[in-house]
Amino acid sequence: MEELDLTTREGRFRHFGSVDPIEGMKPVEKEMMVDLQSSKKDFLFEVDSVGINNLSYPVVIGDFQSVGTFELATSLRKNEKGINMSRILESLETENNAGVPLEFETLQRVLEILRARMHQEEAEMTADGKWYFSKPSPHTQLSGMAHADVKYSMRISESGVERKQLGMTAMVTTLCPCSKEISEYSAHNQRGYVKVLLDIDPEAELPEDHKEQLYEVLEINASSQLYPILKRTDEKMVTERAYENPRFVEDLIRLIAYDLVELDWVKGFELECRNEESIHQHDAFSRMSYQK
Ligand SMILES: Nc1nc2c(ncn2[C@@H]2O[C@H](COP(=O)(O)OP(=O)(O)OP(=O)(O)O)[C@@H](O)[C@H]2O)c(=O)[nH]1
Repeated sequence: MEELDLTTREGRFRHFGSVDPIEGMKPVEKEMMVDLQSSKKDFLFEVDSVGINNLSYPVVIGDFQSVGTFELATSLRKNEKGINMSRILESLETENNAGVPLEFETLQRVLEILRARMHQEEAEMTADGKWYFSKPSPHTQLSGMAHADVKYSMRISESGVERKQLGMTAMVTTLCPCSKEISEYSAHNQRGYVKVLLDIDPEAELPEDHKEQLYEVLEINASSQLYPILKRTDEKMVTERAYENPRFVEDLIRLIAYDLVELDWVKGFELECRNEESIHQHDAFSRMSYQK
């Protein structure tokens, strides 16, 4: 048996079963390799979207770095077998500067590069991430880090932006109007989730503080709001505020919808409110969509 030197990594690898690569028949030079993806014939259908998803990638949202989850894709013509997927990551890398800024101008630049490098008619991207921001408590004004989930989605074609969407999920407090009405004292209340997906008018000027505006619309219509730091004076304030503003999921969705209709950069929206009921094991929800 071959004497192995276990003081070297190679020796240890062989000791544990590693073997030499075989002398293969297939080319090792890129120029000699078949580019199957680029083959052309009648492949029966064109494809709306082909690409990668569930991609974890560093992003910058507002003032902070965060982690984004991306889907990037292009369309594919009927006479082409596939796309060269490595170019997707190459396109995203062009805007990576300690993370890709999650905002529409950057996403559009990436998509234009992607569409051009892939020689396809359309390119699209959806990216989700957690937006962190500083939020002061209502009475003592002590700031702590709060967060909401945001989603940026865009599809472009030769003729420009085909889809521009901004999504957000915010947490709120809701206090049950029915419970308040029928009980001698107290009322059940819970943490609610408000989720919205806005269709944005690509022609409209998007305000710089669009995330802040949207967050305010989602939380201000609830019974009360959530804060990272609450001293006793703050806690009294949010408790009483919730009692003063009871909301069913139906109330909350309609109040938010009214404010969204007022935003002139919003073309339409899908909206959902969900309460993690504190008197049930199930949740209560309301959902609606609206096009202006
Ligand atoms: N089209 C396609 N590619 C896949 C699939 N699964 C994996 N791949 C990718 O195939 C890729 C090969 O990269 P390509 O971009 O075609 O490589 P290439 O042809 O050397 O790249 P270019 O020089 O840009 O043309 C790898 O990045 C894999 O991720 C699939 O289902 N379809």
